[in-house]
Amino acid sequence: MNDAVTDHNSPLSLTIATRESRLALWQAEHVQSLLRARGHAIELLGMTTRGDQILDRSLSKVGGKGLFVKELEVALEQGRADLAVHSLKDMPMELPEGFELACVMEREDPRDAWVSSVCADLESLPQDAVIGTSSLRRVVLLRAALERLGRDDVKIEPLRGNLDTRLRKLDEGGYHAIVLAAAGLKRLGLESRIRKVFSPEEMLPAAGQGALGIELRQDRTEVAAALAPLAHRATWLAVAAERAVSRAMGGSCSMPLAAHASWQGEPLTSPLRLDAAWGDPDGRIALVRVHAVASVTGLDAAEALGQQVVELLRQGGATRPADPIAP
Ligand SMILES: NCc1[nH]cc(CCC(=O)O)c1CC(=O)O
Repeated sequence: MNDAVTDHNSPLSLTIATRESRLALWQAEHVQSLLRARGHAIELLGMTTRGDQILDRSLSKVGGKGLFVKELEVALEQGRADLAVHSLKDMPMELPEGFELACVMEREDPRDAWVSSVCADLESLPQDAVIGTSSLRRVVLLRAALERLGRDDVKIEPLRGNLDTRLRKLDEGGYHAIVLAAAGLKRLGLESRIRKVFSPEEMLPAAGQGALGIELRQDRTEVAAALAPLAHRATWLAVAAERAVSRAMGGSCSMPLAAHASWQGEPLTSPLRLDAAWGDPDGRIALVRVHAVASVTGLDAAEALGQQVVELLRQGGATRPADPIAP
């Protein structure tokens, strides 16, 4: 890095590292076209990550979110790529030394969607039905909803793979219904597969769901400057509050944790409401669900709201994975 003043308007030649699933490529191409429209020359570098290769085991058992980003970070480290586009939901809370989350873009629909050709919603599932999902968050929230309905006959079975794989497994008849992020389906033009979107009251989304994050090496200030126009402040503050909850709770794929922030009116000027839900992975405590509302005008206030919600979760009995559970 030299100390010369960077000309923020000068066109850059940049390479985006991306996973090769259809959704990851859509997201990388989306960023590519936005940057191209601003005069930059943008290439894509597609790569397969460990998370893409391991399809037979639940992600929570094999190492969590980092699995989808490590190879991309190595490409950034080695200078083979300049930026990596991620679903924010899949990004670890703590990035390795030298990397930063440089840009959060406007969020797509953050909600979860019910996909099924046999039944319109949870309420109309046939006896002994099978729902597919491998997300511990979705499992815990679905179990709570099924319990409310008195449906102890319904089974929840693991379902992994990228969006197309999961839809194919549904179509092959392995499940009566599956639950997926609405954002991914909409981005891939598969909105017609959505039978119903869950309200956050029914199925609270994961931290960052529906938002895209761009990761860079911290020393690439000229790249950060080129990305600045793509950032969406209302989304950034909302997901900062959500991610503060995940960070404090040690959030990973191995913990059923939901955190969802929504502006109560006009984004940025209205209060921000942050909801969180924590499920005991061992089923020893019932679901803990809390929320708080605050005026949030900057990152510090967003994180403070996150902290407030963490306190409420702890008061309700939520613990970090490493914390011993009181007898
Ligand atoms: N865990 C995989 C993943 N990561 C991001 C999305 C969807 C898009 C998004 O949330 O931005 C999905 C699929 C899903 O959860 O159904």
